[in-house]
Amino acid sequence: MNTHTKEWQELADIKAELAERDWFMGTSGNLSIREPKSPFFYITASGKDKRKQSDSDFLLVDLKGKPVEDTNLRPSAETLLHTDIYRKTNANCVLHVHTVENNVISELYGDEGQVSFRNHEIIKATGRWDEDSELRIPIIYNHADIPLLSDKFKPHVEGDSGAVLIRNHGITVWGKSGLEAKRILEVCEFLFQYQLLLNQQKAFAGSIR
Ligand SMILES: CSCCC(=O)C(=O)COP(=O)(O)O
Ligand SMILES: [Zn+2]
Repeated sequence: MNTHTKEWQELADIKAELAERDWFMGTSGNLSIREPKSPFFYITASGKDKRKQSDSDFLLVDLKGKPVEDTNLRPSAETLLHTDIYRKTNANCVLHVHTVENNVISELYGDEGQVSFRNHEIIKATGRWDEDSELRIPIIYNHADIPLLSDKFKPHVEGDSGAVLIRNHGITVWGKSGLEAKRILEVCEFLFQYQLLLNQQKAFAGSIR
């Protein structure tokens, strides 16, 4: 392996961890991290099997999503959503994964435009420490046209950390550090699994009454 920056290596480590969870089915998913003291960020190359590790996993792009170095690699097809976040916030890492659970939740609650969680200890891991804290995740329509998707996504990018579900597509989360982004992603996926199991148990209990 070549020598890479600290951020490149951090993103590679996050990618390996998410791959271990099997969160990159069918080449889906994209990840990025800001290169400090520069207007650039590293992002996954498009269309690759993100479970595999190589020196050409990431390329450096500017805040318009254009490569800043000579490369044959294409930035993620969803780079625009990453640039939306880096332009609007001080976030330093963006993670996007497709899981069965985030897809089913987005479909179940898509008509409501959001899914909310309350009274879960794990919400504290997102920095919400009050007893009645709520974690609200907006759900947007999965426009195939990425500039249009970006237009619908942008209004939900409000702080330096957050999460948005794209209906029957996946989740995009961001945080001030790789650690924070990963924590938010794990909390969301935990809550999605919880909600689906709870709904299932309630339906089963209802059916045997
Ligand atoms: C293969 S899933 C369709 C594209 C997608 O949603 C995704 O997350 C991966 O696209 P990329 O260009 O980043 O590989
Ligand atoms: Zn995607």
